[in-house]
Amino acid sequence: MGEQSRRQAYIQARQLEDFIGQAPATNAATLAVWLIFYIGLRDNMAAIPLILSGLIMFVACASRILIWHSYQKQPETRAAESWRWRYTIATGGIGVAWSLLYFSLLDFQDLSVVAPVLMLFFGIAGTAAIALSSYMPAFMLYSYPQIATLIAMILAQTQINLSFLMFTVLIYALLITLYARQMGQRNRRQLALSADNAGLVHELGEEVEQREAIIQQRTQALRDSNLQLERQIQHREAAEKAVQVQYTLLRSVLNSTTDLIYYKDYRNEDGLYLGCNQAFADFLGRDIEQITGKNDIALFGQVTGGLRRLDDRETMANGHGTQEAWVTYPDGHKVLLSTLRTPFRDDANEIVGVLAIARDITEQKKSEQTLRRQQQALQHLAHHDQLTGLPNRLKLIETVGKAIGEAIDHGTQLAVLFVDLDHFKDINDSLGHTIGDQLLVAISQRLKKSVRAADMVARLGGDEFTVLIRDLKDEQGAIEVGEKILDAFREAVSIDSHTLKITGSVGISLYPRDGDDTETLLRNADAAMYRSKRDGRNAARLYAADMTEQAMARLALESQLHEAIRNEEFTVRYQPQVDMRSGSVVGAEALLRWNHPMHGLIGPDQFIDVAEDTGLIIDIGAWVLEQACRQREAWKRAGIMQLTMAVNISARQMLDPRFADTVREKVVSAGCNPHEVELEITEGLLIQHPENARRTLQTFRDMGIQVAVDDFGTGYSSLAYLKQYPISKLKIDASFVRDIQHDSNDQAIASAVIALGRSLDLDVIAEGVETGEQSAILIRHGCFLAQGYLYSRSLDAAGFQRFVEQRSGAVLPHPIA
Ligand SMILES: Nc1nc2c(ncn2[C@@H]2O[C@@H]3COP(=O)(O)O[C@H]4[C@@H](O)[C@H](n5cnc6c(=O)[nH]c(N)nc65)O[C@@H]4COP(=O)(O)O[C@H]3[C@H]2O)c(=O)[nH]1
Repeated sequence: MGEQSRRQAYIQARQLEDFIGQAPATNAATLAVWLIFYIGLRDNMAAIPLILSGLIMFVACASRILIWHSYQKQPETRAAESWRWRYTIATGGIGVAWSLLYFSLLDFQDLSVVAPVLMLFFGIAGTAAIALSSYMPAFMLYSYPQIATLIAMILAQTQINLSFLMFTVLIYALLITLYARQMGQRNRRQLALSADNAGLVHELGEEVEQREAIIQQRTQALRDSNLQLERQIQHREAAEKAVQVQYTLLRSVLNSTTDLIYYKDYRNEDGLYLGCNQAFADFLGRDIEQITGKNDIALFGQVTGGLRRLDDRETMANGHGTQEAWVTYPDGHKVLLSTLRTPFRDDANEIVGVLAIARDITEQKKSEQTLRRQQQALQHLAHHDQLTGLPNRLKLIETVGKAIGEAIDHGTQLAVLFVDLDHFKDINDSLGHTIGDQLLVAISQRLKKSVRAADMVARLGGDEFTVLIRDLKDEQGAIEVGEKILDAFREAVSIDSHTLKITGSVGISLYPRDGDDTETLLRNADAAMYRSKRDGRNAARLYAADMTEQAMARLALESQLHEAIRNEEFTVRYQPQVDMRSGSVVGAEALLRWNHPMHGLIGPDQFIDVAEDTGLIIDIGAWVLEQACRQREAWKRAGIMQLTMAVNISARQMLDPRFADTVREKVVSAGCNPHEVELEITEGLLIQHPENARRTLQTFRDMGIQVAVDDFGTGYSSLAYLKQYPISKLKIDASFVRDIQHDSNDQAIASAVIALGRSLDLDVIAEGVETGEQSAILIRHGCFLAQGYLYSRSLDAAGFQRFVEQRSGAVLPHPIA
């Protein structure tokens, strides 16, 4: 709604309100006046107009009251124009009722009537001019019928001249009409003013409301922004707190490290220290505050400071870099610092400074050096033999590989010499490992001396050495080196109180003739070394193709021997020992046989060497002794009483520290008389291991067991050493017996042995007696005991028993001892 129409509506509403709102008062006054007037003039009134006037008055007043009542009850319809004209009609009805009341007057020529009527008219018309001025049609409908009636009644009466009254009425009517109009206009103006005021108040109200709304909005916005501000402040405070915590942490981290940390600002030329940790401050002997904000020239002077600045500039130009330098602390101690310099950037990613972390690496350097030395030592250890300091197998393999490469490049030859000490195990077993080790060291030094510096001597382990000869001219050169090595052994080695004589067996393989890789060369040299062992040791042999087969066969034999022990494939045969004068059997020599599942019966010469080398002879020998002792007891039960059971003992067995116990156990467990047991040892054992042999032989003597020296005469037998040992018998080796009838030397040796035995009060027995002639010569020289094919080959137990029984004279009624 526009402002104008809203204003108009307001005025109309207020006019209607004033117009209808006066109904109760004006009606009451109208009815009261009508009654008073009736009461006062009823005698002069005509009945019909009076009744009509009363009825119309009553209806009109009632209508106005009803209209007013409805108007009050329906505020929503108050603006409707219908109220106005309905109330106007009712008001017009009252005007008509008044007119009828005037018309009912009979004596209108009587002034006592006319006067009150006019007074009444002037009164109610004047009141109407005020009460109905807001709506002129109502005023006119109310007043003009009365005016017209009065003028008509004035004009109608003829008795007195009342024309002045008519004019009076007319003038009054004009005046109150004007007055009503004026009142109406004034009223409208006031209402308009009031409407304007109301509009202004309304606008003001709206303005105030708007302002209040704005103020509320602003207040709310202010509150929100305050809240936001508060939150921001809280966040900022929390962030600042977090930053502070971080800063404190960072500072504590920086200060907890022993590394020197500092950072400089190069946004200007100075390179001022932005900060540093306590370690750096301690290094400078200052407080952190004394460093921060200063530059290197201020802290270190023109020269050092200038150099540091140059370093920083280089870092900023080229990125991070590390430097190592010795520096001195204020207290004078020197350390090696490793300094890592890194450029750092600002928010715009511009390099603005340098961060440096310096670490004391003095100890680290030392431990690196120690580690390097340890690694070198380990490297040395990994490639060298600890005992002799010689290169070990690993180093040898590497070196031979390289040497082969060089030989290929230069078209030269190589030689690999495999050196194995003969009977070294015996020395180790008898004299102990300490002596054995010292011997190995001594031999290793001799081996090194026997070759050129460019050649290599390596120890493969145990008593095995390998020599690598480079730039070999020909095969002869290798043989010469082999000979030199054998020469190195010739002189006895003195260790503590022992004088040890040892020999070596050498096998030689040549590159490229015998192999073109390390493994083949080593394997073939090993095979050649075995050949020299088999050929009697203390020799050097060049590799030949058949040696590989032999070495393989030897390996196969070794594994078969293990199996033979497990499968009990061994058996013992017995060769009778007889008194050549009577032919009676005085003893038996137990001889080992291998009943091979495929090759049949195999003699000991085929496998004893391998059994000795591998140590299997210890178990096999113990088994033979056990069998022999049991057999001796079995024969005793069969009536063969006087008989010595001879059992061969190898050097390896003798040097076994448990051997004496083994012998005791086997003899005792078989229930055998120790005096009837004879152990045959070789002459070589007595020469090579005199100490050990003496100790063990004394033990046997104490037990009552007899000892015979086998193969006597083949070694360096001497009266001197024989006297030292508790032995009871010498066996003349078959090699002297074989040609005794033809060879005067053999006869002389045999005769000397017999004489020696006699002088030392030892029994002497000849072995390998095959002919009567040999027997006769031996008897003539004073040797009466013998064994040989002349009397019997080796027999199984039953055969032996039969052999003895056939020679009844051999069964003697009482034992020898
Ligand atoms: N040509 C010829 N030979 C004769 C004659 N009379 C006996 N023989 C052989 O000479 C060897 C005598 O044994 P040895 O000298 O102790 O020599 C033995 C001995 O050193 C060793 N041996 C045998 N059995 C054992 C044993 O149980 N333990 C040990 N450690 N060695 C044993 O094997 C070697 C050889 O034993 P065998 O082959 O049984 O050979 C035996 C025997 O059969 C003869 O008139 N003419």
